[in-house]
Amino acid sequence: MSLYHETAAILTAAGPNATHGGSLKSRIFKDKSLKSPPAQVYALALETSKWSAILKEVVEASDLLKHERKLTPALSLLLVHDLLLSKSGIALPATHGLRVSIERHKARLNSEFVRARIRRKCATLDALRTQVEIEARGGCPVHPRWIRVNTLKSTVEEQLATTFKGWEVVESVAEVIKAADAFDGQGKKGKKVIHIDGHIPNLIAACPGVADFTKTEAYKSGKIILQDKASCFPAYLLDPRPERDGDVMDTCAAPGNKTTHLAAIVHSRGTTTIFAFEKDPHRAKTLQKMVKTAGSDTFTVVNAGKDFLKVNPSDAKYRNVGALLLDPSCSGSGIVGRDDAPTLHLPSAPSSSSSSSSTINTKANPKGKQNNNKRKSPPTTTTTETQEPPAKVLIDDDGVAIPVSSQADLEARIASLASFQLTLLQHAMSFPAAKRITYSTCSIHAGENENVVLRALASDVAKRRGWRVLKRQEQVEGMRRWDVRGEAEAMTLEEGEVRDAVIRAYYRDDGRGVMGFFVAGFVRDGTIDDPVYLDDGVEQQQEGEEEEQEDPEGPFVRDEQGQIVRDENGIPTLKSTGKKAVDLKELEGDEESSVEYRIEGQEEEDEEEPYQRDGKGNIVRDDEGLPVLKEGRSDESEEEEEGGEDGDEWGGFDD
Ligand SMILES: C[S@@+](CC[C@H](N)C(=O)[O-])C[C@H]1O[C@@H](n2cnc3c(N)ncnc32)[C@H](O)[C@@H]1O
Repeated sequence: MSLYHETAAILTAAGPNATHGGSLKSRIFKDKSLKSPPAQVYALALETSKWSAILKEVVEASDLLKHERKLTPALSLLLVHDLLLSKSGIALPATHGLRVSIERHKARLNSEFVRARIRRKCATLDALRTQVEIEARGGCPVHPRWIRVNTLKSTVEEQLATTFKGWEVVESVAEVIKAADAFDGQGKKGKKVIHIDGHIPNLIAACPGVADFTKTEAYKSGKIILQDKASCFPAYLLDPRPERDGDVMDTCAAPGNKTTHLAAIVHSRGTTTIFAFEKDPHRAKTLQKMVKTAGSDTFTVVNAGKDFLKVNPSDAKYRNVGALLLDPSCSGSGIVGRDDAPTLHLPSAPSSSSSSSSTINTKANPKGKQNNNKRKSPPTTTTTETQEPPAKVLIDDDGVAIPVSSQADLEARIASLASFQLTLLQHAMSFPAAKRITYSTCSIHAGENENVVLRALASDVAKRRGWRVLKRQEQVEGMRRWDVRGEAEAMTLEEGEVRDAVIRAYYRDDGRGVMGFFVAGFVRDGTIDDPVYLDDGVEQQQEGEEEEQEDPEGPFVRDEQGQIVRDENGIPTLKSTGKKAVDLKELEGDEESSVEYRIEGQEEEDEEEPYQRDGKGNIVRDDEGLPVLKEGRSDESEEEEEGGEDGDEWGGFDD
């Protein structure tokens, strides 16, 4: 099968993967039966789809399908696209039947193409290209290519001199976005411009579509990582500092963008261990690979296939975990770039009436807007004016497709995700040494974001352990300056501080160039409910805890009237032991401030009680009024013997 037949089959969903969902890109790259290079199939399918509204006019006006009965509508679009718009023309031998069937109509096709351009009021082909690009996005903003320089292996300076050699550095993300729609006069789209981000350190925004960074040495060796700006917020906001926070945990880690970002941050600040958990064994392999490529495998422990919820916070291994990053599975409603192909407009076949020409929905979200979880069916469904609209599906960020047939379905799905997210967050809050947590999603729904934060703050574990939101003024500098904050509708006026503390990002035409995202930070002072753990992970009472649990009525047994019960010598009985206590201060008359006592029957320490006492407990004194030592010596001799500076103390003892 030729490139054109295979691409036509994919576009019209007649290929072997017709029943599989997912984006156009993933359907092509997962199709193992393809003979042509997937990248070539994808580029042809995508570009032809973008141009299909114009190409359809050209094919119909030139009566191509009437004259060439063997051509299908999809094949005609693909071949005419390459004839008119590809620099190298149709990628078939000159004598190939398909190529011949198109090229014999070259003059007519060219003149119809010029007419179509003029109808669109475009003076040049480049102007038409720009118009097509904008239309193909369906009003969607351009998304820059965000590149994080991995400081474990490189620096921004080094990347400017190598990967971005010859690129112009511009002042704003908006300029990078603007450059994306520019053409160079030879059909090449975009300009080599970059911007060094002002919020996240070591982050670069590059004009999309100009270069394939995955082919660069820097990408392959882990010097650069392709990561959206908003996805860099959690590790940056967590701001882990080994000296203050000890070890770090990434609880839901694959593919590892945030784990490796954490690694780069902590490495520059000291020595620490990063514990990364990933429940899905397959995704965990990607995580392991990414951690190794990024050069953080020496201090990152990847727990592959391990469920974070099953991790025992009391495990001694985690006794020093002071900072946790929680980026759980979510609805993925903020993700951009999945709906990667515009609608395909097919020319009408000669036998069909002009009103029944079909369009093929090649993407899940035809408007190309942020996934509002009201996605249309996977892009395998052909829609025509006479067909029923397809059922909706919600594809979460783990790639799971969930049918959503009503608003109630959507709400139920969000509620179930939110309950799972809240459980994870509360589990993170229970780690003994934890003092900082970030919680993030790539969802735009308040149910998974602000609401989870408010519910977590109201939970028992948060109250018991003193967790609160990390206020805006306490946040790391770049996040403090980020001015898109929590959704007002999701919070009451009293929750205003939380609203200003949480961070949002939207996929919008606002010059920021980010995906839909949410992140919140939590902190606690760590003075309450901090158990101490033995090496085997068994919880132990903290030193001094017993004294803290003071009995408001004091340590002595009291009678019904509340009076301390004493024996004939005035000695009270201890509640804790049931034995008599001799309280030295009490014997001196200060009944209620009794703190120093000895227990009857216990060995008395001579150093504390060196003097002889009479039957009533009074100190025995000699003629000069000096207390008599138990050995029958006077206090003076003790002073001499000790020869210590403290002798005055003894000398000053006055009963
Ligand atoms: C949103 S993705 C994480 C993306 C990742 N933080 C990054 O930036 O590259 C969520 C991940 O959490 C994993 N996951 C979900 N529940 C989990 C659990 N209970 N324990 C560990 N991993 C979990 C999913 O398999 C998925 O790979």
